[in-house]
Amino acid sequence: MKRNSNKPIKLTEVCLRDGSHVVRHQFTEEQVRAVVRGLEDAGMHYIEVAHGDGLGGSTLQYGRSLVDEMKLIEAAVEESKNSKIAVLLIPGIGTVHELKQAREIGAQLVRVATHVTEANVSAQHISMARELGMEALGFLMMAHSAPVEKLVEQAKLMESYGAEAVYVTDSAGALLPNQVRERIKALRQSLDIEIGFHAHNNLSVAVANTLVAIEEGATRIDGSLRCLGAGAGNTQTEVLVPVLQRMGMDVGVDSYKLMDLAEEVIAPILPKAQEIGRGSIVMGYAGVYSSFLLHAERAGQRFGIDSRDILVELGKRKAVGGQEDMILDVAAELAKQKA
Ligand SMILES: CC[C@H](O)CC(=O)C(=O)O
Ligand SMILES: [Mn+2]
Repeated sequence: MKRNSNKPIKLTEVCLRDGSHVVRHQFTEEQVRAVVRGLEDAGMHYIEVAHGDGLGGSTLQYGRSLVDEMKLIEAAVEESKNSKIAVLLIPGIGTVHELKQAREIGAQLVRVATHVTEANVSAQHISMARELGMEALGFLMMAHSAPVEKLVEQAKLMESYGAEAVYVTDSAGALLPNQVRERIKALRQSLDIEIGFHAHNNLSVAVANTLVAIEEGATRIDGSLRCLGAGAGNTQTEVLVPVLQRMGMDVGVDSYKLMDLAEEVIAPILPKAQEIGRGSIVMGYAGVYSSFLLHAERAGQRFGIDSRDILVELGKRKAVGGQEDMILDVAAELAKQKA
């Protein structure tokens, strides 16, 4: 595989953050400890731990966490030696207050996430993270929904604020391989910092898209064991690692240990096996935030509406993260129309 970056691939396991959506933010401390122990043993580079919507996400709107995320982060830090603990922060949901708290208890990296057209709201958090001595990376969500030039412009803003990498975040699992290629290529040509890629497997192309991203020079790569992430989950970590090995790229993570962890520890945590169900397919097709799936299913049941219709309408309205309340509005409107 040709790669146009000299930096090594760094993997971030996101099941303890993106997977929080799947378990409705009910991770226990024991589950977090067991997963982190296994990841540490396998040699995972970074492990992201937080509420699914990032620091400060435990609210009525996004779903209350069973256990305070700071307690979970602290537990993760205690269980890790070489793996670094990362957090996610969406400005407005999380604040610099939570960022400082996470840093004090040992988080070493933060991904500051904004909608793909709103990088400007990340300036304060990125520079604060750098001041706190953390790695600070930008995370441009819903990257399918903006033209490539816009994505580049917004990534450059994050670079100017001090971000050490910027992610193309395919929140809806809507990007196709050629669209990933053009985005990563354009960023590589315009930025001096590393490029990352975060996929969702809603259209079953997460591994393929990740390979394209790596081929174009992305070096920060996300995955979730057993696809424990919102929607149909992310790039499946224990699949990606052996695929890369077969391509001659050893990322220094033990694939057998990942497989064992997925099978023995993650599978029992899943409320049901992760699969590409009708809701996920429609999210990828309509370009809807993966974390909206469970909210839309609940709203569909409550209002007697097919949740796919809700998702398609949300896609048309270009709903963005943080607009979970719109899901109920749309369901109520569709129910009225139906009546
Ligand atoms: C709601 C935050 C979201 O889950 C962040 C993320 O992982 C994504 O946009 O894909
Ligand atoms: Mn995600």
